[in-house]
Amino acid sequence: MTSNHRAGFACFVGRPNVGKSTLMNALVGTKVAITSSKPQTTRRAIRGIVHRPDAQLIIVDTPGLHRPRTLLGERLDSLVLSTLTEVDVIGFCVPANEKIGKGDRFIADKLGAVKKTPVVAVVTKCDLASKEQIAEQLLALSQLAEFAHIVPVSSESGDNLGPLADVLISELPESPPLYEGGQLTDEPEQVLVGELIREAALEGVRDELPHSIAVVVDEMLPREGRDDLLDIYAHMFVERPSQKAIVIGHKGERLRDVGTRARKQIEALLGTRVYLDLRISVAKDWQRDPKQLRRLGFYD
Ligand SMILES: Nc1nc2c(ncn2[C@@H]2O[C@H](COP(=O)(O)OP(=O)(O)OP(=O)(O)O)[C@@H](O)[C@H]2O)c(=O)[nH]1
Repeated sequence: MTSNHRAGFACFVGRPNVGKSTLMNALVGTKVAITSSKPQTTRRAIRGIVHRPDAQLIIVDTPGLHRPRTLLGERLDSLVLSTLTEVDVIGFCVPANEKIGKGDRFIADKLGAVKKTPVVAVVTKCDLASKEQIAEQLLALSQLAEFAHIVPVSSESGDNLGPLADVLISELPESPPLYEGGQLTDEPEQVLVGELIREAALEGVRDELPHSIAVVVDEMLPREGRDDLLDIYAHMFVERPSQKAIVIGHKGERLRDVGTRARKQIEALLGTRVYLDLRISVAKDWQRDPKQLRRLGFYD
C-alpha cells in the first residue's frame, strides 16, 4: 500500500428530493463491498463505500436537515450537526434545474457553523438543465457561501461522477483503508443490516464483549399484502452463556433496547418500516472456528 492512501467518511446533505440518494448509489455502484470493520469506524449507517487503489471513501447516512419548528426538530438538528462534525467531507446538494431557495440557504447557514468540515457544493441533475442554467447555479452557489469546491454532476448520465469522487477524496486524511476490501456481496442490504444490529448490540458493552458478537440476517422479506413493511429475521451469536446474559440485560430490557435502536437505523438505511425479529444464541467459541467465522460474515 502506498503511503498516501486516503480513507475517510463523507455525507450528503440537501433539501428533500435534490438527488442525494441517487447520487450516493451512482458513486458507489450497484455492489457494496463490506466485510469486517475496524473498531474506530463510525457509528453511522453506512450507505456504501467507494473502493479505489488510492482511496476508500465511506459514505454515511445523515438524518434529514429540517427547519426546526419544534423542540424535537431542534434536537434532530443537533443530531445532524454532530454527524456533520464526525465526517471528513460534506457534499451539499442543490439541483441544477431549481433556483436556490430558502431551504438551501437554511442548510448552507447550518453548514457554515460546522467550521472544521470542508463542504463541497454539488450541483445535481445537470442532465435536466441547460448549460446556462448550470453556469448560473455555479455562480449562485459561489455567492452563497465559501465552498471548498463546486462540482456539477448528473447521476442519471454519470457525467462528472469520477471528478466528484476525486474532489471528495482530496479532502480525506491520509490513512490506510478502514474497511477490508475484497468480498463483494450481492446482498449489500443484508450485510449492512447485520452490521447495524451488531453496532447496536455493542453499544455500551464494547469493553465487556468487544469481539464476541456476530450477527446473521437469516431473511428479509416484505410482509405479505403490504409494500411498506419489511420483516427481518436476524440471529445474534455470542460465545458463552454469560455473554448472552449481558446482551439480554435485566428482564430482557437491554435486548429490547438493542432491537429498537437497530430497527430505527435499519429503517433510516432502507427507507421503509421494519419489523425486526432478533434472537440470540450461544455459538460456543465461534471465534476459534473458521467455518463458523465465515458463516457469520468474518473474513479476517
Ligand atoms: N434526471 C435526473 N433525475 C435525478 C437525478 N438524480 C436524482 N434524480 C431524481 O430525483 C428524484 C429525487 O431523487 P432522490 O435521490 O430520491 O433525492 P433525495 O435528495 O435522496 O431525496 P430525499 O430522500 O427526499 O431527501 C428521483 O425521482 C430521482 O430519480 C439526476 O441526476 N438526473
